[in-house]
Amino acid sequence: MTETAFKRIDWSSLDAAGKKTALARPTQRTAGDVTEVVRTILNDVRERGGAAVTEWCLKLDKAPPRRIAITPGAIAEARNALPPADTRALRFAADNIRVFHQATRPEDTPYVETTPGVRSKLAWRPIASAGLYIPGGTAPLFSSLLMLAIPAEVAGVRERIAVTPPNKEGGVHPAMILAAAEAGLDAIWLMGGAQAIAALTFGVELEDGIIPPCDKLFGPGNAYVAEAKKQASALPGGPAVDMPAGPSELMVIVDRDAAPEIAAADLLSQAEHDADAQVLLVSTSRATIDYILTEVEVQVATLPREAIARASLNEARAILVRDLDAAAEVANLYGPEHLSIQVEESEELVESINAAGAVFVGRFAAETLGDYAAGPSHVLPTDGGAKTLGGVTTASFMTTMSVQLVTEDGARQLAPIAARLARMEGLEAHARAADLRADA
Ligand SMILES: NC(=O)c1ccc[n+]([C@@H]2O[C@H](COP(=O)([O-])OP(=O)(O)OC[C@H]3O[C@@H](n4cnc5c(N)ncnc54)[C@H](O)[C@@H]3O)[C@@H](O)[C@H]2O)c1
Ligand SMILES: N[C@H](CO)Cc1c[nH]c[nH+]1
Ligand SMILES: [Zn+2]
Repeated sequence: MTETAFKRIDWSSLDAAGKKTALARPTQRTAGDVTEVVRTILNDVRERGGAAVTEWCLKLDKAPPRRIAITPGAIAEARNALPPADTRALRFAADNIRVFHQATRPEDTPYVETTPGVRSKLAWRPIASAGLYIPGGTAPLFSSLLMLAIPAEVAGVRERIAVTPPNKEGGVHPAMILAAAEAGLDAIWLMGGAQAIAALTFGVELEDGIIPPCDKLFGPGNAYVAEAKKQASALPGGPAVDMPAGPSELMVIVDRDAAPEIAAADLLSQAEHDADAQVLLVSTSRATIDYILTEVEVQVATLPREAIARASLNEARAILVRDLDAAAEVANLYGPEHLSIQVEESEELVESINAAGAVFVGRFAAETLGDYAAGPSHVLPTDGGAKTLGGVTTASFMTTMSVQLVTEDGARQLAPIAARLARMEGLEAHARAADLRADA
């Protein structure tokens, strides 16, 4: 059997510390010190604005920032550049994403009467502006544009500003234009990396127009993008961010009946994203692990992005577990961005999972279907974020506010309680404001 780079782990032999070490994320292998590079870029853009953005774009991506207007002419040109089946597939995906997000858009709660005459509800409102980062360093991820801009549109966000790196020729893939059109955007900005995040954070004036500072930044990206979002959100008055959505992750849980070629294909589908991506195989059967790793070796050699996938596989794990309870323990400790369950009773196992960005149930639910067209957004937390955070939804583009209605009778009942509590806290002004309602 040919051996792959997967690190083999026998889960039952590990103590708590060993389990933690076994599930450690890879340290980012991207060149240079990511934190420092990003800090330098953010500081520079804060101080020098658009000129700094342009210089970093030229230095890192060999093209100045450019605004591409999504005009009827640009759409027609993009459509002509693609086979009709490509355009139809894009429309199919966009429709599914819109249907899912419309159906799951949160609605105001009903009023809840806690005391007679005191009624409250939660009302949902869209945020005013969203910066949308669409990855494009090694592949033009126009699917990420659909996965961000459509939920934002359904949520009712007024200003959506999409940025994506230029391709090698300094232009953009025609599908990016069509995706923008499907999502109803009027423009996309060609700029990527930390400099694009900085532009959305501080707001900048560029040759093609003005980018205003955005209230919240969304989107996946490589280590530089993820770090830039983190640093931007930590600035005083900085934007909110959706989540850490860095290099892709997939954990596949299989039993002895798994189809090796399917499990291997799924693992490689995420390994090919990035040298920093991480894939993990968890199984109750040593023989199945052997079959799948052999199959990974066969398939990886045929991939156009073999080098990236192989680099990622250096940090891959193959974990032998005693039973499916232990498999769930592994998943919940790791909190994968994607979890694929390919066991006899896959749906049953979902009940034991409480930390994963998206769960793909059964062998037909390929993670790739979710990446493109099932409906839910593929923008999901990585690096263990799934333990406390979900992926992008329409709610990510909205906020709630409570709305409180009080009748005169309601005030007569509740105001003495509030006044008493206020005086217990030593807050006399609060108490008097309540007293005035009680006596009205
Ligand atoms: N978690 C999710 O939901 C999700 C979804 C889709 C994609 N992804 C991940 O997004 C990532 C996309 O990465 P990508 O690289 O293809 O595109 P990207 O757009 O994220 O990054 C490209 C940019 O990185 C910057 N950059 C590259 N090298 C640099 C350096 N040495 N110094 C400073 N800046 C540098 C450049 O400015 C470039 O524009 C992958 O890791 C993929 O796995 C994650
Ligand atoms: N798997 C990625 C999320 O980690 C999303 C994606 C876009 N294109 C293909 N895949
Ligand atoms: Zn993917």
